[in-house]
Amino acid sequence: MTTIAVVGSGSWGTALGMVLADNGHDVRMWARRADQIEEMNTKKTNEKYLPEVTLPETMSGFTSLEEAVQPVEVVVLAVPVKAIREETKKLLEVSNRPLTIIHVSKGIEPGTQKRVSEMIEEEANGHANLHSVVVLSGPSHAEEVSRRQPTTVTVSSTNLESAQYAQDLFMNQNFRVYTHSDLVGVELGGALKNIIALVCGVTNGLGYGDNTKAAIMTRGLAEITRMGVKLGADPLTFSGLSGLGDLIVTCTSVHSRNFRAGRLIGQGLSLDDVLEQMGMAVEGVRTTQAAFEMANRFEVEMPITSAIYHVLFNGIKPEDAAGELMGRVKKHEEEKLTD
Ligand SMILES: NC(=O)C1=CN([C@@H]2O[C@H](COP(=O)(O)OP(=O)(O)OC[C@H]3O[C@@H](n4cnc5c(N)ncnc54)[C@H](O)[C@@H]3O)[C@@H](O)[C@H]2O)C=CC1
Ligand SMILES: O=C(CO)COP(=O)(O)O
Repeated sequence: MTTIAVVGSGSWGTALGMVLADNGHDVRMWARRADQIEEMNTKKTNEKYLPEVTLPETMSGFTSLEEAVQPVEVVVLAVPVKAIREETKKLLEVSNRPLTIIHVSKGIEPGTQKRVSEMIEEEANGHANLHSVVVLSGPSHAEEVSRRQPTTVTVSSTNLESAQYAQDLFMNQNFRVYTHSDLVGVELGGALKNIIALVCGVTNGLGYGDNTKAAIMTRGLAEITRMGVKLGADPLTFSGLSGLGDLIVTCTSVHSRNFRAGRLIGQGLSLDDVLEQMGMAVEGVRTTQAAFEMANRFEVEMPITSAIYHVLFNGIKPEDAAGELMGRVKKHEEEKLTD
């Protein structure tokens, strides 16, 4: 039995806390809202984020980060990417032990174009309390994980032992965990697929069908792979759970927030109205901005990312963006990925 803190009690943090509790671990959930923690402790529910799910008895909630984190050496960091730096800093301040941070967030930071593990390392800045950083990623909607439906994910770290440690903590009969050595590829796949899911949602909102969705998913995977290879990832990683696997689930599931947000945009709602209506993390929006910057910086062709960027931030109509994508100059499908 290991004592583990989960920082962030939204849908994903709560579902992963349940997996850990099912495995016999003592799970200490942290959230900012006192009423949410009260509900988790007394009613054993988290209705806003995981309706109709009962939390295990061995999961307890804390509003004090210090109290949640003090006894632990491993933390699951489950906040939106925009909160990663702030929470990492606070976490390392209140902890007095060397921490293994298992992050589960999928996105890239606009402005810096950093992956989440890079943001954590940067905030730690050689802090003695950071032992290692692991990413957990793959096709895994919280709604299904919390109902103990068979799910597979990947963990990766520059420290293989830490990845194996995370694998042992999470692995059970319903939650199968693979290790992977390509940290860059695993993080990029999880982040960039959110952009493609947004676009699939937009095409759905425009009334287009499965041909269009398959086209966006396939050509989306091509541009994710192109960027990944440019940044040193193994192209094969993008055919794995954190690449193709997560792309499939996010572009086709009713649970996907990115898909649903995209659909509303395709139906003509403004980005602000969509984000207000969603009320949950829609990571693909900020990651579109970051990926657009990366495409320019590294001179990587990412036409789908560019199209959704102009829809989200430059007022281009979705149907006009679709027309532009279809009207691009003719191409050969196969391409050489290495320079
Ligand atoms: N929901 C899912 O099925 C999955 C989500 N993820 C990733 O997990 C990450 C978190 O997503 P969800 O849990 O789904 O989001 P959510 O919207 O359900 O919950 C986010 C939680 O973070 C808290 N939060 C927001 N800003 C914060 C801040 N500045 N400081 C501290 N806490 C803050 C919110 O109060 C909320 O409790 C995202 O990067 C997402 O891509 C990954 C796999 C599956
Ligand atoms: O990453 C996810 C599933 O693997 C969750 O996707 P959404 O954030 O679009 O709901």
